[in-house]
Amino acid sequence: MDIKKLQDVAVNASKTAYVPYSDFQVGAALLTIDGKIFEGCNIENASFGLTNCAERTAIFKAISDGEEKGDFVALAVYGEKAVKPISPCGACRQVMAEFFDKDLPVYLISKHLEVKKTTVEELLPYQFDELN
Ligand SMILES: O=c1ccn([C@H]2C[C@H](O)[C@@H](CO)O2)c(=O)[nH]1
Ligand SMILES: [Zn+2]
Repeated sequence: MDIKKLQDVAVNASKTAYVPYSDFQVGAALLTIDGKIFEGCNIENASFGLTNCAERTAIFKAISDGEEKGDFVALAVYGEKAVKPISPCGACRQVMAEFFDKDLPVYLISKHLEVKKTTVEELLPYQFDELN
């Protein structure tokens, strides 16, 4: 899969973000081994801590739809107002670590479509995992 396609889906996914507090739209596109793409946007809340980021929305939609740990091959995240490639929060890094292989490519994308390619392992080194 072309990263450009995944980027386009992430940009499009940001458009449904619910962001009355930050006005910072984020979109995520999660590619599975079968070629399906799950989209996610950030969904904020008056109680700020309840906000769900775009990355977790996409991951939870995929798991809820029957995808399993290890079924994922790439993630793209786009920040509509991100001056530099967007950087996932700690909660999202931990959720990525739960479901993604350590070397899964994560493409972080700025508003100007600057792309930084990283991995789950780079985003969350020395991760907590009680199963291992
Ligand atoms: O990687 C990120 C970083 C931030 N946000 C959201 C959380 C909040 O709604 C807004 C501002 O932080 O952007 C995401 O969805 N993903
Ligand atoms: Zn997050």
